[in-house]
Amino acid sequence: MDEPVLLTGANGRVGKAILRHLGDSFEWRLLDRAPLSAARRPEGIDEGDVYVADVTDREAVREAIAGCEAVIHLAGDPRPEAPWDSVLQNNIDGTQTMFEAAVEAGVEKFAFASSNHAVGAYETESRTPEMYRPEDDYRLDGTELPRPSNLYGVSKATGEVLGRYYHDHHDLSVVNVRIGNLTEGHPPIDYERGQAMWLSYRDCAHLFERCVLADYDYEIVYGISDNDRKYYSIDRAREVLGYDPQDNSAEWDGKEHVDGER
Ligand SMILES: NC(=O)C1=CN([C@@H]2O[C@H](COP(=O)(O)OP(=O)(O)OC[C@H]3O[C@@H](n4cnc5c(N)ncnc54)[C@H](O)[C@@H]3O)[C@@H](O)[C@H]2O)C=CC1
Ligand SMILES: O=C1O[C@H](COP(=O)(O)O)[C@@H](O)[C@H](O)[C@H]1O
Repeated sequence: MDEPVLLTGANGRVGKAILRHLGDSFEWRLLDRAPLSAARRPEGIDEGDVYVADVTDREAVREAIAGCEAVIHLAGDPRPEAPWDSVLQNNIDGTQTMFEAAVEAGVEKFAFASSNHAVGAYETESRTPEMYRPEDDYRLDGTELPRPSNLYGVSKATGEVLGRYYHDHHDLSVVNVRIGNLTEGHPPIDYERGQAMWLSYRDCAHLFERCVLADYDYEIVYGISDNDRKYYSIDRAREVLGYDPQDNSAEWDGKEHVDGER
């Protein structure tokens, strides 16, 4: 990838995982409405490539995206309990602004941070907690219709549909990553569901690296590590993106791993 990659929401947890492991891999443009601390900014990124802006600000987004070849769009309200006003503005309007600007700027690839909450209602009373356990073979694979858990999940499903529209009508390559539960250092403790959809920091970074480098049309993939417990298939991410996760919540050794690991 010769041209810059725009990372929105760079100041958040997913942004941290990506920049920790891929800081040197691309020429980055970083955008977040909160200022990025110097410690979080990878070496070699100068002030001019860091944008403190809201993703609903069309002019600011146009400026940040100009000349970029790919976008990783993370910015948004990540709270499962977020109210409608917030997801409407930050997640739906913000994502539409990003897609529109991407098309206008001639961006080739767009990776959208979708969520497990776009499909949370598949976790019915009759399927849980068995579906969270290693011996259970129930799998969602990305071909199913959204069944959101909450209004936040509705906003993520809407982002996926916006991507479908911009792919079909403007030929943008779009990949929606339904991220599971990103937790730093170790899988969630005493939380079977979270362990089943754990995504380690290094697998997260690797997955988004593949979203920038692989060739695809329109895809929905699950973003989890290769956990023994899983109810999301990662086959599509392996096949289309070349995703090759290294971590598995079943192998947690009881120690925290930071600074370059997990
Ligand atoms: N952390 C996780 O386990 C999961 C995260 N996701 C999605 O991944 C994305 C990133 O999530 P996290 O890093 O965990 O959240 P976070 O809250 O740590 O980071 C989000 C970042 O986006 C910025 N932001 C929010 N609204 C903005 C706006 N309107 N304009 C510009 N910047 C804005 C915030 O300042 C923040 O730095 C979100 O879209 C979230 O829905 C999806 C599934 C799981
Ligand atoms: O989409 C998201 O999902 C994760 C995991 O969901 P949870 O229901 O297990 O908490 C959540 O932590 C994150 O904040 C959210 O953006």
